[in-house]
Amino acid sequence: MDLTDAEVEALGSHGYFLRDAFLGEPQALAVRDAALARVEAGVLRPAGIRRGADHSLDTSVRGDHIEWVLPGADPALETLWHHFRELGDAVSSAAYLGLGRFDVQLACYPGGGAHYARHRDAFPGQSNRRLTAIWYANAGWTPPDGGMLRLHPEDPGDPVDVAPVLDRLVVFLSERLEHEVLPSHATRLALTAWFYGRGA
Ligand SMILES: O=C(O)CCC(=O)C(=O)O
Ligand SMILES: [Fe+2]
Repeated sequence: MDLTDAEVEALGSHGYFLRDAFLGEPQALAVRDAALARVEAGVLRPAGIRRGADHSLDTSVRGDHIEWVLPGADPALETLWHHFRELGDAVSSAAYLGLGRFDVQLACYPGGGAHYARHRDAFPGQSNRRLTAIWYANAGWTPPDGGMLRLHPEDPGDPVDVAPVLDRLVVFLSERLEHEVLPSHATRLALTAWFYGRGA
């Protein structure tokens, strides 16, 4: 897998790029079915933050349910996992990021206004997450479904809203880009890879 010149340029100057048709439709639908099967099997857990003496779950910051995905979990999910690995290699060589291992997470926002407040995936100077790659699995998404990813690039200008449509990939520098998930009104599925620096 290679990055286009436009993707390398966008990552350097704006901190992100988008790529549609990352897997191609037949493969994308297979991954979507596999992800939905995990959700329907009831294996995802609420990702909200535990607070207070009783450790009750606060879903006001993030309302998704998650599962960490390992290669071998399922053939279709493994295909996506390999594409993420190739993406990490391509970004490393094209953008000199020196990426090493990565984790993959399946996240489902159940609708009902579930969202994720504005945040960064990593903080500058800490040797943790360097690159975030999110792949969306929402066949038939329409604007009333909500759940747009809102990016807040550092350069002045308006935020950028990304519709979480099937087979769309968004890639950004984890330390640089603040982002949020706007309220979701339908089941919203995403698989995210977080890449760490070498040696991390
Ligand atoms: O699913 C998305 O579009 C973004 C989710 C997110 O920001 C996160 O899990 O850190
Ligand atoms: Fe995030």
